[in-house]
Amino acid sequence: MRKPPIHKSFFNAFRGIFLMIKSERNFQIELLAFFINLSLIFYLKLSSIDTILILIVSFGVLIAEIFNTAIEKICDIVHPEFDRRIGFIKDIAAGAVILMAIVSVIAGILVYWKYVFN
Ligand SMILES: Nc1ncnc2c1ncn2[C@@H]1O[C@H](COP(=O)(O)OP(=O)(O)OP(=O)(O)O)[C@@H](O)[C@H]1O
Repeated sequence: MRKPPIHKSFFNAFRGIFLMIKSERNFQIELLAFFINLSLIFYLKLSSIDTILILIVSFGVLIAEIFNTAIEKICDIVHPEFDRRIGFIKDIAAGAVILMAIVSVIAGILVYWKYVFN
């Protein structure tokens, strides 16, 4: 298959993000959390290192959600019927999102604590 031009590849990738925003409720909530973090970065005037930390964990949750959704969609296409193995795959993919969310909450508490209580 012929490779699409670079601008088309970018367009497809951004369309993917738009599709996530349009159709995935969890992604919408995580995006809201991302924008709240973005506001706090400016409002609390976070240092560069703290800003990078918050951005990495916030994007980490969004990226994990995208992969989780991709795995769910593949499962639904390849094997739409109920199957314990599909349940296992979907559960561990969801587990990755939860782990990333836990890390981001811990990082958020540790970073914001300094600015709010000092
Ligand atoms: N085909 C299947 N066979 C067995 N169990 C399934 C199947 N489809 C879904 N499940 C179970 O239901 C759960 C939810 O799956 P679903 O595809 O509805 O994802 P979702 O509700 O979008 O979840 P998430 O909140 O992780 O995005 C899975 O984690 C799995 O335990």
